[in-house]
Amino acid sequence: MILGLTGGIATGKSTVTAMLRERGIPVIDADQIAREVVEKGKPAYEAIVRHFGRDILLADGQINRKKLGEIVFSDEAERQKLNAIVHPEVRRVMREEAEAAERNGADIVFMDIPLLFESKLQHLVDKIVVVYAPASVQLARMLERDELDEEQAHKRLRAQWPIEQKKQLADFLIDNTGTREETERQVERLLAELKTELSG
Ligand SMILES: CC(C)(COP(=O)(O)OP(=O)(O)OC[C@H]1O[C@@H](n2cnc3c(N)ncnc32)[C@H](O)[C@@H]1O)[C@@H](O)C(=O)NCCC(=O)NCCS
Ligand SMILES: Nc1ncnc2c1ncn2[C@@H]1O[C@H](COP(=O)(O)OP(=O)(O)OP(=O)(O)O)[C@@H](O)[C@H]1O
Repeated sequence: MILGLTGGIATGKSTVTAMLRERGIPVIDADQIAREVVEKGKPAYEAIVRHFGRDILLADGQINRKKLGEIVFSDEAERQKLNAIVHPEVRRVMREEAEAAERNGADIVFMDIPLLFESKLQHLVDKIVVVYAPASVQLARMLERDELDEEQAHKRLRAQWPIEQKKQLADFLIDNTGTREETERQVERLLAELKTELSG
């Protein structure tokens, strides 16, 4: 069974991913793959440099993510352009990794895909788990974690579907508004339910 793990920016997908991995469940991470496919020399890297120019590079030639983020989260057309370069590569690698995990005998595989709904990737997964925290909490956790000011954080929020809309579309909801322990208990409940479903 392939489960899509999604949510909004800073709602806690990585936190839940860590809890799943601690329990031996494989999680394929779209953000991580999106970083790998734009490493210097990869086809997506070349396409990004062709479109955005060498100004978005660091001295060592790697992509300056902060600078590219500034551009794409301030300009919807540029964000779409970046998505069109990066997303097909991400989808290809995710499918390969899911097949490999299943070949290795995993009966449950999670795919952590922040933009699952926005990119219409529902067909890649059997069920959807939404990690939820209200927008006010998203904003607070973003400000605390990232070097962003309030305006930049709002821009990132606006580049995604509202979390309340994603919440409505979940097969399973993990509410990460409370403590990590409360979230952990929900993760355990979810895994127990999935195992019952698989054995039934
Ligand atoms: C714009 C970039 C360079 C900013 O890099 P940065 O290191 O600051 O952020 P990071 O990659 O860790 O992403 C953090 C979060 O931002 C959100 N986000 C990232 N890209 C996008 C996007 N294109 N549209 C909307 N939200 C996005 C996601 O919630 C993601 O979890 C980078 O996010 C990127 O290359 N994005 C395009 C690929 C993409 O869509 N990735 C997300 C899902 S595959
Ligand atoms: N239950 C919680 N209580 C307090 N802080 C939390 C909780 N869950 C996560 N955090 C913190 O909030 C921030 C966002 O969490 P996390 O990185 O897991 O979110 P994410 O959805 O993976 O984010 P992104 O979409 O940006 O990758 C992190 O700094 C994390 O340590």
